[in-house]
Amino acid sequence: MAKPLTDEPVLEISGLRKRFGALVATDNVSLTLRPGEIHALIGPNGAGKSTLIKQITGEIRPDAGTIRFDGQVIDRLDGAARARLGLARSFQVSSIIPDFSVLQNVMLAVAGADGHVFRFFRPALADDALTAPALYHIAHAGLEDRAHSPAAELSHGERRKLEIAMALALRPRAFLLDEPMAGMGAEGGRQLTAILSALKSDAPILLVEHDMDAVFALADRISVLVYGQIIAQGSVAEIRSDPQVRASYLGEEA
Ligand SMILES: Nc1ncnc2c1ncn2[C@@H]1O[C@H](COP(=O)(O)OP(=O)(O)OP(=O)(O)O)[C@@H](O)[C@H]1O
Repeated sequence: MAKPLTDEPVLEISGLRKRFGALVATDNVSLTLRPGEIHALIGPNGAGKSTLIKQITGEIRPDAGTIRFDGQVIDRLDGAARARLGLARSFQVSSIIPDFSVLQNVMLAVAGADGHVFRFFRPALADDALTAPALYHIAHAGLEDRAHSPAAELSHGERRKLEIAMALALRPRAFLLDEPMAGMGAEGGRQLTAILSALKSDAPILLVEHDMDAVFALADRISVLVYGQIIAQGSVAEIRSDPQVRASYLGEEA
């Protein structure tokens, strides 16, 4: 994959604020996601990570602040419009059809991304033009040996790879990944770590993750969220040695 020509952020969040009654769940949060990077968002339970992601996807409307995506202010766009611009929230793909093979599922994702409107699946599945890109995405996600298996037969880790292949079919400009390591087990986690570190050259990743081994292995930058506020931002080494982060979140494990 070509090196990005510019370091302009793909995603830029400034002064985002969200209140639930008396609780300030997102308190003046600013961060950027640059081409080619994995930016991890970490913090204790209830820190506001999911609320922040939902404001980026358009599920929750912020009380204040601005979100720019690819240089465009997207504050007024709904979730579907943001997804069409290439903001992909993966690992929540609910559209996997269990009886269809891995290949057929990814072909449908390719067809959808190309704006095909089809009332029946059969014509789309007979389209050879969808097979090549689908197989490319499947290989990219490390699932080529299961291309012809029904999705229902996949293990948890393989299903996650299918989700990656389907997300890739949408040709995203940025990935928002919410706890991709959850339930993966040690070997699955290692495989997914390798896949994500390759995926970031396709599109940068904003990664919410509790698994600190994965975060430290993957992140180019880390933001630490506590009580809705970013208390530290920096490289893995900077975050690991930050006294305030150690005290409030990492403890002595890091
Ligand atoms: N719809 C809502 N209404 C009221 N309070 C909410 C709502 N959604 C989230 N909260 C509160 O906002 C705070 C932040 O929650 P959020 O789920 O964003 O945290 P999180 O960092 O994602 O936590 P976890 O790591 O456990 O997923 C919590 O105190 C939560 O109870």
